[in-house]
Amino acid sequence: MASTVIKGGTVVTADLSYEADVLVEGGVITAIGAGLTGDTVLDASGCYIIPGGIDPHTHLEMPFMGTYSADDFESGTRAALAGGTTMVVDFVLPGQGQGLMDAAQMWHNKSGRANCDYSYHMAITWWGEKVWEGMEDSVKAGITSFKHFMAYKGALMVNDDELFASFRRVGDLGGLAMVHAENGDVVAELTAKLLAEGNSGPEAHAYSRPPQVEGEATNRAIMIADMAGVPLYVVHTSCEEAHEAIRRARQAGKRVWGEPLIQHLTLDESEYFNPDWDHAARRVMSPPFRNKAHQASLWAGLQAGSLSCVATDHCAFTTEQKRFGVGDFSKIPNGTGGLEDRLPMLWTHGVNTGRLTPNEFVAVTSTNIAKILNLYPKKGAVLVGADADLVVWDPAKEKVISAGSQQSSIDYNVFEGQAVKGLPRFTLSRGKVVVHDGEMRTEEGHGQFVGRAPRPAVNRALSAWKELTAPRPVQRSGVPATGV
Ligand SMILES: NC(=O)NCCC(=O)O
Ligand SMILES: [Zn+2]
Ligand SMILES: [Zn+2]
Repeated sequence: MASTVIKGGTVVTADLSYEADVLVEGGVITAIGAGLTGDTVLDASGCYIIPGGIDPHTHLEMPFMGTYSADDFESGTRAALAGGTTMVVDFVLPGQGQGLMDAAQMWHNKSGRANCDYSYHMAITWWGEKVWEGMEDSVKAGITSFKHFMAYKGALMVNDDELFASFRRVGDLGGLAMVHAENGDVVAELTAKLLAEGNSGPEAHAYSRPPQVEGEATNRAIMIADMAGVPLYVVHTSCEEAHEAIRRARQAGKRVWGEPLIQHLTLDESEYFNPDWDHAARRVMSPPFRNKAHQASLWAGLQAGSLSCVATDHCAFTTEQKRFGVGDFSKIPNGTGGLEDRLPMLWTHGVNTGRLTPNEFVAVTSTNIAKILNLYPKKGAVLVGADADLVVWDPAKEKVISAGSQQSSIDYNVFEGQAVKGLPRFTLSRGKVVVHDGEMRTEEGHGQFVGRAPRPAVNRALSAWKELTAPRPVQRSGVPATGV
């Protein structure tokens, strides 16, 4: 069996940094230590050997707002690998009335072209017996996390009664509940008001989704999850109000995790005031970019541990697609790219500024989510037996981000012109060298679906507590328990 050895680097994991060679055979790590040899040698001198990034939030070829996101599983995962991300977790999105496993099959049909490994979350986009039943099949098929949209009224949004019923079902199945937390009713009202007042440009998208709609929904989701006894993962946490709700819940012992995006950490609301309509519309996403105070809150959350994982919500639309919303901001397809840029941007603005240590960088880009999604230590680890999804990270390598040289299929990049320092020298996907010093060597279809087992320990802990604290009737002598 052909072997590859990564020599002369420093292994950096979520909790340790040490000098060692790493031997890879048959797609997995088979030895870590000094003086290792192999058929192919990758020179890691001056570099860190880190677990490949895991992006827990992508929408590849997603049907949304009358179109499909432009990056599919081929271009999206190629972009991921170029930037040191070796696994993506995409959202299966059942149509209204569609069975969950039918939708999962549609995603399997698309993802066969992936260049790196991938997994799925299941979205609960409508509610009924068929969905309730399908959730168990989903868990059996390795899709154990369930996303709920509290926004996108009239399309993907679910109401509180559905949220509560679904959360209880997720809890019983040992799964993880997830939410897009924005108050969809308020957003719909504000949108109509803004349009009626002549606010039709992309900046009005941000006006229609102030931090309060996210803070309120985040707190509501946390409380509903607590009543349902289910662990909760809040996607794209963008503001202090939402972060505050998560921070408070965690301090109170609730099993809640928050996920800021690299876009919200590094880009701000001034983008929407750009006089160029295309510039502003290309940055329309939900939640929108916020001001610098919110950004400071998100960085502090990563440092303090109240926020756990940095994702992209990669949902890329071309300029032509964005122009569906000329004259009506509510028709601009929501979403931005970022898969190729997440790690370099986070390293540049996080590690190079002293906000994060290299170990914290590994934790928030890979290891934390691997643990939350029960992928660890197959993914998110540099350990013997782990998949050889590895990045030889060169902290001295520099570039200026440009759409002209990106892997994504869209015609712009929201980080255009940003200078980054810290890039992959080599990226390995299950042992295959897919990025070799700037040269792409990806193989369409190399990626494999990674099914995930439920993580019942956390759910059991929550249900044990629920059982202990459940309402019980008070026994009174001479008074029957039920009426006559
Ligand atoms: N975030 C966004 O604007 N688009 C993708 C869909 C979602 O995650 O809400
Ligand atoms: Zn969302
Ligand atoms: Zn999303």
